[in-house]
Amino acid sequence: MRTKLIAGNWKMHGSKSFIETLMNGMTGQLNAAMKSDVLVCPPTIYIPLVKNLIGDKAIAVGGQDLSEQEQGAYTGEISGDMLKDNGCQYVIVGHSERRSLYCETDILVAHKTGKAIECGLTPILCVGETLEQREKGTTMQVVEQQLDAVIDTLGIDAFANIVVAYEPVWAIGTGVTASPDQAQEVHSAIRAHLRNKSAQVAESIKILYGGSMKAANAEELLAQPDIDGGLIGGASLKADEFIAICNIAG
Ligand SMILES: O=C[C@H](O)COP(=O)(O)O
Repeated sequence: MRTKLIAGNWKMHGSKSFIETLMNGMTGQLNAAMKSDVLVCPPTIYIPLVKNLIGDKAIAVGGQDLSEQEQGAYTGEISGDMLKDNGCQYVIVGHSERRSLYCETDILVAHKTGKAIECGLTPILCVGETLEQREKGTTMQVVEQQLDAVIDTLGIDAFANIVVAYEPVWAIGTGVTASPDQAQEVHSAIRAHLRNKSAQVAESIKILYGGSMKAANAEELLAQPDIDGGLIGGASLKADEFIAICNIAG
């Protein structure tokens, strides 16, 4: 039985006062008996503030990206060790915004994934197709290529320490969610692809869905057998919405 994970990716949003209000809203409504895992990924500079506001509540913290390098003259970069040192347990890698806006290649994403694991962080490896790729019928080809770069670089056993997030690019921030059937079809195919290499990995790995998930559509999506949680953007910036999704999952 895979525990569901609800992860909020705040992207480049927030300020100290906004985050104080958001976190107080979340911690105030968090149900201690909830069975799902809850994670927030703030902009890096606010991680210590968020850790402080979480106190002893069961909310994990993660980074939104990390460097593939360990340390050194890499202006502007943040290492996995730095995230770990500041209390992070997770880090998002290969988000489609990083892939498209910052030219991150499959191989770079694979190296970042490996670095995260080396640092004791759980990478949330994002994969997903554009609308054009879906319309051409190449969704699984694209997703498998993104997964294979990591499998070929790190080996299938690395996936014991990885969470996968399927995020169709056309559903991110658009208000257009993949239907539960569309999402389940890809999640099940991802699990089948991993099963070809390791049945154990396939059964235990969490595969999150991301793309316009909100309280109103979370129940149907999270009821799908291969959807093990959500990677949530816009709705994670509203305490009521985010906690409602956590409650549905838990
Ligand atoms: O990382 C989160 C995803 O990009 C989803 O964002 P969204 O919920 O705003 O569509």
